[in-house]
Amino acid sequence: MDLIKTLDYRLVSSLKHSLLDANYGEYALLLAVILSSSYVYNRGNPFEHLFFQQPQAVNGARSSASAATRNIGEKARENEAKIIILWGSQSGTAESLAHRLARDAQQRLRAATIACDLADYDPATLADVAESVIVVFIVSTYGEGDPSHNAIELVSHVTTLRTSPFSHLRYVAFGCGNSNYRYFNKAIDDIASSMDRCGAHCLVPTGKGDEASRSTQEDFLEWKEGFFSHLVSEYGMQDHKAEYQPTVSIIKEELTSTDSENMDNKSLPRKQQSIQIPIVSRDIVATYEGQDRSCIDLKLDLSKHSQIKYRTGDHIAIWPSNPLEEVDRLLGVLGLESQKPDGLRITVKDDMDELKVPSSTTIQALVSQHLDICAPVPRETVLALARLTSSAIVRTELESIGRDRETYARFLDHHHLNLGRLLELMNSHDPSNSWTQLPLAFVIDFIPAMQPRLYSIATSSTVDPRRVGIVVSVKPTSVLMNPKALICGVTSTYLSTADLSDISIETSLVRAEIRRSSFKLPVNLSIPVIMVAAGTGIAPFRAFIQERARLASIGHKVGPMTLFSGSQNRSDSLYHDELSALAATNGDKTLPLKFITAFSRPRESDGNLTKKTYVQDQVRVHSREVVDHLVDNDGAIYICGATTMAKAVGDVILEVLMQRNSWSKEAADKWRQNKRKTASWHEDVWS
Ligand SMILES: Cc1cc2nc3c(=O)[nH]c(=O)nc-3n(C[C@H](O)[C@H](O)[C@H](O)COP(=O)(O)O)c2cc1C
Repeated sequence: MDLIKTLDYRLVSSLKHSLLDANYGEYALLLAVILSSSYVYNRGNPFEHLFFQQPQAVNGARSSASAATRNIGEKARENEAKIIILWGSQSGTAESLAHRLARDAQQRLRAATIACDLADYDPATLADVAESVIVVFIVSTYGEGDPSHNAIELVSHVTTLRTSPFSHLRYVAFGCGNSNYRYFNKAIDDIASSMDRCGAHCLVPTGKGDEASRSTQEDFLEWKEGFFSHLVSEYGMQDHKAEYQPTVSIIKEELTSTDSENMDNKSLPRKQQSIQIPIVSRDIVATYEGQDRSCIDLKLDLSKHSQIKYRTGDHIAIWPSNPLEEVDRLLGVLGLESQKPDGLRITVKDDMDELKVPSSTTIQALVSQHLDICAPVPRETVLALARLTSSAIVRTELESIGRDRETYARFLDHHHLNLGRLLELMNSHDPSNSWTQLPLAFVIDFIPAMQPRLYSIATSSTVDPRRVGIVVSVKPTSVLMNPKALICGVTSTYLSTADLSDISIETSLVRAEIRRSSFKLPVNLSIPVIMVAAGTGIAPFRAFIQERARLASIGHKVGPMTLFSGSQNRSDSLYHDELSALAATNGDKTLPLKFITAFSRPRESDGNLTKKTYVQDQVRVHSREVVDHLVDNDGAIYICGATTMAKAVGDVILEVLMQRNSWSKEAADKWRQNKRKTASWHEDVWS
């Protein structure tokens, strides 16, 4: 390694001279990179904890945590923390809010604060936290009101406590959720009510972020300010209007070629460890007439990673790269374009927090792969930029759009703004303005880390153990009041445009990780299976059918399978020919598969199915058979697709059952709950 140049890298000292009015740092976040795919939590599986093991817990790889304590109280003592934030997060929202709160509490209130991943601690040790420490919970909700995977142990511990071990504790709580789901923010409610029941004292009302109204950032901001005001008024803390202080140090270093090949993987944060795999095929499997939309089928090759195995029903997490256009835009406006290949060594300034990007990387890789530079800019970032700019015109403009929640929401109705676009837009107000003095540390501090997107695997591990198939919907959305301005999904754009020409070169490899799921076929092959899908929700069912078809072909007796598949019409009915062909073999009874389609926008050419039909309508038409399988033959049902569809399908089944068995609504609900408990009712849904 060549000489290491320690740069001021546009650190605060230079800022003091060039940037006016720098205040305390605030931390930007994503408006949710949403894993629209797959979450299923079913308590029936005794190996649940293994399926959901976090990367750091696998193979004893608890890395930093292995030497560290798992006692929450001890961790607080070790760090002399005044505030301890415990976060439970699956797709990064609650996690980044926790880090942001920790840094704000440190910088604004000068209160020693640590943010802790709940997976790293034993929940029973919560009672060991000293009286002087304030406990903060930031936890997201999934599935049927369940907590994120890393908070399951905590929730199960506090909700079952029958004593009052927390009477000495003061706490606050904020939940991340989505009001389109039946159990809105239930996990945080469960935690808060259990803390209250166990004697803890709640300092401010529990905050709830609602992704349905895209207001999580604002909800958090409001809650955080309330919490800080309480600490100021009741605990005598001072809210320092500090200038922006970077939380990371950046050293520029020259790289050897070997360094540049390996550095990202070696120095990735422990929770982002992944493998690099090639895409070996990409096919368009559905098109939509008159719409700028398609679905693509991709095959990823695991053959170079013999240690990596997947099981039918698992998910694959894929980390995208940002579109080149956006990378160039941001680097251009920051004046860093010519320094793209430069190597960087990045470290956190205090040991209390974890680095969210690789410790060794290049400017290009940092911006294209490790930061979600396409995420919309939260209002807090707008206001932080207003304090950093030296242009009075730009400052006034930023302050005006970020004035309050409503004004900024109205502004966003007309613009899709990521950081690069916002900075460019501001330059258009004052062409003499320049952002080249904005520290790179600010970009790391204020842009959320890139989060992977989860896809259900559409191939069977029995049939294709070294190939992972996925189906990706490429569907741009548009800005509310500006329909011509399209917003493209980062991962779908990346996967639909990734260069497949030479799979031996690094740039055509995809960063991925297999994630265990409990969306699994019953172990007993003869159990009847009902599958209901809409759109790309068909992915895991294709894998299920492939699996049972293979087992049937080698002589196993498999139970009846009924697949309901919803699409707009025949042309976007995914894997239609393949599934029809498999269903046609029903004649020889080897694979008793029924394939039933529902077209919501049928065309003349779709034969006699010209009436607008949804999957729930088809479930109703075939309800006798569905209910017979589920009730009389102890069958299992799997629903995959939109929340609204899953709810409608559930309602139809319960309604039919109530009529058939003369059950009350309560009895039908209880039956469904029991089905869930015994792993016979699975939902894998997104809003
Ligand atoms: C598959 C899935 C299921 C979800 N289920 C719920 C739910 O039952 N209740 C709720 O309030 N929010 C639900 N959400 C919304 C998440 O809680 C929300 O996206 C949150 O911001 C995620 O936080 P995280 O990124 O920290 O995990 C669900 C989201 C997904 C993708």
